[in-house]
Amino acid sequence: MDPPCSLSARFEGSFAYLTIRDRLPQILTKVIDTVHRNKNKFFEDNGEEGVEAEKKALSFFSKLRNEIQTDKPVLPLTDNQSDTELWNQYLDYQKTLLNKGETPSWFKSPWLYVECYMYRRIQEGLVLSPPISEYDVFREGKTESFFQSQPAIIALCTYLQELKNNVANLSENQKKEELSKLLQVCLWGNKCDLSISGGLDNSQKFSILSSLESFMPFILVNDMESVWAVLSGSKNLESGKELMKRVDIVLDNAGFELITDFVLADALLSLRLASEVHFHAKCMPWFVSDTTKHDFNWTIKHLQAANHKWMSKCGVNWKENLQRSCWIYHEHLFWTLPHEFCMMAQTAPDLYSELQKSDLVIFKGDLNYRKLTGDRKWEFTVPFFQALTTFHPAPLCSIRTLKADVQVGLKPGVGEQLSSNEPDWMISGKYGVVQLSTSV
Ligand SMILES: O=P(O)(O)OC[C@H]1O[C@](O)(CO)[C@@H](O)[C@@H]1O
Ligand SMILES: [Mn+2]
Repeated sequence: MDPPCSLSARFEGSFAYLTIRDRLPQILTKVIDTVHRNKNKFFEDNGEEGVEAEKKALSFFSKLRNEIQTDKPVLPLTDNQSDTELWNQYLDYQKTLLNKGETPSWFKSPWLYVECYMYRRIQEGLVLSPPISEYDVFREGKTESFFQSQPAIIALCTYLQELKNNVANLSENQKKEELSKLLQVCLWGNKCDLSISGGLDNSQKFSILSSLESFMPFILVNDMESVWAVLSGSKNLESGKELMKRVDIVLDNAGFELITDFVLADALLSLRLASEVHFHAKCMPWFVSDTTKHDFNWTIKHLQAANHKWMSKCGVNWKENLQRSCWIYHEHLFWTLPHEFCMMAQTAPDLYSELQKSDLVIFKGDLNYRKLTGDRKWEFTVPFFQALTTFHPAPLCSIRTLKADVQVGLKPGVGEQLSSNEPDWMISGKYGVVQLSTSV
C-alpha cells in the first residue's frame, strides 16, 4: 500500500500552511535584522569587502522572503557546494511527482521539502557572499538561549555528578529508574527549540527534574521500559566476555537540549548501558537552533570554563570522553538534505551502514520525527514500524515533543479525543513521545 500524501501548505489553514505563510517569513526577517546589526563587525573583520558582502546577503534574503510570500517556483541552487547537485536532483524528483505543467513551489510542494530548502537557501545566500560565508546567522540566538538556561543547566550537571558518585550502589531497578528520568529530561529539553518560537526566547529557566512527575501524563507513547530492555540485555561474545553497546544520538537543538543529550550520554556510560556514544550533528546552521560542530565544541568548552564546580566538572569529563573516543562526533550532509529517512539507504549508503553498527539510534526532536515518518498524513493508530516504511537500520527511538501535525502509534481514540479537547495538541510542544521500533 502506498503511504499517505505529504503534509503541505496546499492544505489551507493547516500548520504547514501557517508555517509557510507566517513563520518562515518571520524567521527570515529576523535573519535580515541580525545580518544588518552585524554590519560593523563585518567591517572590522573584512573592511569594505565585508560591508559589500553584507549588502549582497541582505538583498538575497529579502528576495528569498519575497519568493516565499508570492509562492514562486523552487529554484535550483547555484553555489557549487558538495550537496548542490543532490538538492537539484531532488528538485527534479519533486517535479516528477506533479502533473505536467506544474512546478514545485512554496505553497504547493511538500512542507518538509520547502522548509528544509529555506534553510539551505539561507546557506546559499552566505556562500555567495564571501568573505562572510562562514557566518552563522543563528549563533547569537543559540548562545543567548544557553545563557538563559544556566540555572537549569547547573541543576542537571549537579544531579549527574551525584548520580555518578552513587552509581556503584544502585540496584538494577534503580538504574532503570535513572535511565527513565534522564530520557524524560531529554524529552522535555526538546521543548526549547528556537524554530517553533520564531527565534524568540524559549529557554529552560528552571530545573526540569522536579517537574517530571507532573509531565508524565503528557507522554503519549512511553516505550522507556523497552529502551531499558534494549540497553540492559547483555550482548555476549562466543568467548562469554560481555560486549558493551554502541548508542547513537542524532542531535537536535543546541542550548539546554544539547546539555540534556550530553547528560544522558554520560549516564549511559556510567550506568554501563553503553561503552560508546556517537553523536550526529548538522554541517550547517539549520532550523534556527540545531547543533553544528561549532555549537558542540563551544558548549563543552564553555562548561569547562564555567565558574561552577559541577558545570566545569561536566565540561572536563565530556572533553575527556571525546579524547578517549568513548564519545565520537559525526557529521553528514544527509542530515541537512530534505529527504525522508526511508531514502537514506539509497542517497547516503555510507551513513546508513554506519547506523547499522549501532545497538540503539536515538533521534532527537520534531524534525527528525517528521523525516522518520516522511511527514505524511498518517492515521494516528498506524504502527511506528509501518510509518518508517523501509527505514530500519537498527533499533531506533524517537524522543520528541509534538510540534508538527504528524503522530503515529497511538491507541485507538487517543488522537481524536485530544483533537476535540485541545485543537493545538500536535503543535504546542506540550505533549511528547519516547517511541521505539526494534524490528530491523
Ligand atoms: O527542533 P525540532 O524539535 O526539530 O523542531 C523544529 C520545529 O520547526 C518546525 O519545523 C516548524 O517550523 C516544527 O515543525 C519543528 O518541529
Ligand atoms: Mn531543531
